[in-house]
Amino acid sequence: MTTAILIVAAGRGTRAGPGAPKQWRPLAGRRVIDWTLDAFLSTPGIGPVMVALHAEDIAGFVAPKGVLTCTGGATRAASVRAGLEALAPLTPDKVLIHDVARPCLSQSVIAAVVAALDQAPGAAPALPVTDALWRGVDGRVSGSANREGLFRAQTPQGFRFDAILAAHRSHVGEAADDVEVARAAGLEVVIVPGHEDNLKITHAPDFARAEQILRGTMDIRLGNGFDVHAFGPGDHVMLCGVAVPHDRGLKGHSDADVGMHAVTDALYGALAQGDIGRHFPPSDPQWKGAASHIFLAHATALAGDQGFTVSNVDVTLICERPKIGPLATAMQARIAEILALDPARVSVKATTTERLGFTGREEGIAALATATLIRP
Ligand SMILES: Nc1ccn([C@@H]2O[C@H](COP(=O)(O)OP(=O)(O)OP(=O)(O)O)[C@@H](O)[C@H]2O)c(=O)n1
Ligand SMILES: C[C@](O)(CO)[C@H](O)COP(=O)(O)O
Repeated sequence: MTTAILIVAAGRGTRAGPGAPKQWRPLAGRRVIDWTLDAFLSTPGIGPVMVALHAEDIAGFVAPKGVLTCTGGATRAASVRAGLEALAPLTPDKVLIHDVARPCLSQSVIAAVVAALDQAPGAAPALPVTDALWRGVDGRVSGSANREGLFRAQTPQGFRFDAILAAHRSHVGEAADDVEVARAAGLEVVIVPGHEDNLKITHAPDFARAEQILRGTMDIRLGNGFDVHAFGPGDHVMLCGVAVPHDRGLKGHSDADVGMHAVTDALYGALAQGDIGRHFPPSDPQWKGAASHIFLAHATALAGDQGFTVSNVDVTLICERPKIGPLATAMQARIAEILALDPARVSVKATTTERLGFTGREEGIAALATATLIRP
């Protein structure tokens, strides 16, 4: 059974005021779309993930691994239709259709929709209306309405795939959401509990509310790492994944990449998962001479398994020689590649100890690193 995700993100966010469309705007340190995607990418057993984007946005969007894109349409319904048609060749069994503008989606709402799809061809989250309802004309109350049986609809709205594709193909006219399209085609839709936090960013003040929700619930971890390797014979040193020509090498059980080890330990530290030695014991001969990217890739995968993404890393190499500056950009790129991170979130810098201490006497190289991990 495959459950596809369709995120509609082709709107222009006109009600949110001037600036970029809301999905591209910053929210709690990332873009709105990143939070929305993460809600699904951290859900086990979900995929493929399709994002319907405005034609102008497609070229500039770097899709995370496993995320597909298609061109949306002029209305929300047209974007949904385009996304469903793009997913059709993948023949998913079910699909969850979600607004990119709802970035505070919780795992419990997703789970409730998925579970309800076992009972009905459609399921969607909603909250009962609890305020009194009025009609108003010219700023004055002109009447009231009975709120009994009224709900505020949210997304993701889930459906058996073939049924909602057929419903959209045959739908004529406007529709506020996919439940309306489904019901017009005669599909039964079950209501599951929505959540107040699952708001849709619509107007400018909604950004502040969403930011407050995300900052209140997210788990932010900071880790540090420190490592030292002594110089020995050799003609190069490995530093942050780059072979740097030098008149000596670094001694170690692995390739002695002191910078990569510090970054790796910072990740393990943020996860409270010990250090490299715990996961790759020096007593184990299989790690002799090992390339250190194996260690960093392991720590990164461990973070991913626990639902964390790396937000940034910062590493300082401490040595008199070799000179790091000319190669810092290559080191930054290599670390970013292993972490699958934007290089702008990786910092590699160096310092000397003014000829003091063991690094000053050129007996070895030290490195220290910090890493921030975020779990929405
Ligand atoms: N042609 C459109 C219009 C809307 N959407 C998506 O549908 C969702 C709900 O729409 P809305 O909140 O109205 O977003 P916008 O259309 O971007 O906002 P506005 O109406 O203020 O312009 C959003 O995720 C939006 O990106 C879409 O994919 N394609
Ligand atoms: C789909 C939706 O989010 C359910 O509440 C809503 O209908 C979208 O409305 P909009 O007018 O396109 O913002």
